[in-house]
Amino acid sequence: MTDAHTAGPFIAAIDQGTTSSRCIVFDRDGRIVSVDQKEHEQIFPKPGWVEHDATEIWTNVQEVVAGAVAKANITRDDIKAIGITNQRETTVLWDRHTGEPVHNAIVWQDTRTDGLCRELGRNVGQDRFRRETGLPLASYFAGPKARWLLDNVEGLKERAEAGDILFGTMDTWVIWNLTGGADGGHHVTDVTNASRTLLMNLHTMQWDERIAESIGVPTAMLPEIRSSAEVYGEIRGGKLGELLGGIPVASALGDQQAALFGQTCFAEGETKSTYGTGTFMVMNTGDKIINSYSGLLTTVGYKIGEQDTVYALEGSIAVTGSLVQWMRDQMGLISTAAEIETLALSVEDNGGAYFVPAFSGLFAPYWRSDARGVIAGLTRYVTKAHLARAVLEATAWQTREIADAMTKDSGVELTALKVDGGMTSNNLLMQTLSDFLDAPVVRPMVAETTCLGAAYAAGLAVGFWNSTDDLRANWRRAAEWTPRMDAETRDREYKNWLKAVERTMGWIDDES
Ligand SMILES: Nc1ncnc2c1ncn2[C@@H]1O[C@H](COP(=O)(O)OP(=O)(O)O)[C@@H](O)[C@H]1O
Ligand SMILES: O=P(O)(O)OC[C@H](O)CO
Repeated sequence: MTDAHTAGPFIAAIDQGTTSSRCIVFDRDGRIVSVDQKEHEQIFPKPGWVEHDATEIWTNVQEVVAGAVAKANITRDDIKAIGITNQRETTVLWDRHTGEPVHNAIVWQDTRTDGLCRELGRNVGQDRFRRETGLPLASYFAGPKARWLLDNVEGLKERAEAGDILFGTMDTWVIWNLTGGADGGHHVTDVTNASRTLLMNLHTMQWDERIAESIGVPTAMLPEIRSSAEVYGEIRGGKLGELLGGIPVASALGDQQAALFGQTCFAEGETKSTYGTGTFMVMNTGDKIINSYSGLLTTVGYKIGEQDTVYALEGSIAVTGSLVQWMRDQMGLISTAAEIETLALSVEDNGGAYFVPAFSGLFAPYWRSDARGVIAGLTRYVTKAHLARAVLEATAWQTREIADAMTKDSGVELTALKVDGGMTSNNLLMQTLSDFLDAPVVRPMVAETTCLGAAYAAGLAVGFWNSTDDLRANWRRAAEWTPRMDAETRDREYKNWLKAVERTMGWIDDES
């Protein structure tokens, strides 16, 4: 990937994602110089449970950083800073003296804390969590996952109370290890990641002692909350210390907020949607904390150093790209993710079938943990090709529901949607999305907006770029899709989709 015309210096970014970790080196124009990537194991111990081995992830992170640097054929002096972006909410607890995780990390999709959340809702009330943290009480977020670990790993509560255990989302885990680990690593997180824990007060931007107490998480184990773009420490210790010691670790952003930044959505109302394992639409709401009445999350967009916090509204969809993986790996109906498009194009429409992939319940705008997946409208006529269409349409309809909620909450009409992520290479999906939204869909030249956003924030922190205006100049359109569907068809299909969604609800009861 090395571009012979690209001259240094450079910024590197690590994206610790749900399915893989990657490192990308960027030049000053925001162009990719090199990429290295490695997948990690997805561990499914029980239905609804998803875990990652945090030690495997840290090993992979070190390998991909070394790999990207080697591919770019550069040295430590060419890299001015490194930024971090990460799958959000995934929670790991580890021993501060040995650096050993006490259990596998519990992944954001994991539903094991549903019962705990219901109990907290009954005892403390939903409203208080929404008001202080911007989030509904749901198994998606990190705080209840930490509580589950404290309750279920023998002796852990006592060790945590004695101050021997550290909590982290994946940004925290990676930064602590990068900056020295048990030998003085920095235990920090940024405001965007902290805003996904159910433990941070959105108004003070600090841990909320009372909420932490009600969830049952001792604040002594929580990292210091910092901005998204500042120097947290330097690479130190281990193999990476030898190779890249001294490079400032200068940004941390949850991956969806990083994509917002990488898409240069710096103005209030600008919106992006990222299509990966799940899909996440995020709107910049400037200095306004907008309370959602339509099932969206109120969250932090980013905070650059000492500058004011920028807030955001988010619509999170748990299952989109992972439904394509499911068709491939569990059903064997396709052999590669890209084949879903070929199969779907072999028929004109969905043949009357609608697929609502409520595998982890339904996230936005419903937040129903009692929902489970449904394929509705089946007849003898339906083939696997119709199902392939229904799979792609599921992603597009879920986006439409979020877009409607955003317009209701913010009063801003969606005039165009900036997209990125692995699924955006699917042209049929992008056209369907534009049809269902009745709005243009645009994809930038650098589709790796997540890493780019982390690189931009790190570059701003060390003065590699001076301002967000420098960054805007790097955004270039690569592709655009415009609506082709007539309003009558769209409305009819949307009604059918909503009927199918209703059929997912109430499948899980308290006993199950
Ligand atoms: N051509 C395609 N059509 C539909 N889905 C795709 C296609 N290519 C990749 N995907 C899906 O996109 C996801 C990978 O995208 P990526 O942005 O790398 O995800 P993540 O960052 O969540 O790991 C996978 O779930 C895969 O099934
Ligand atoms: O790693 P991704 O791209 O699947 O993103 C996961 C999200 O951050 C979960 O909130």
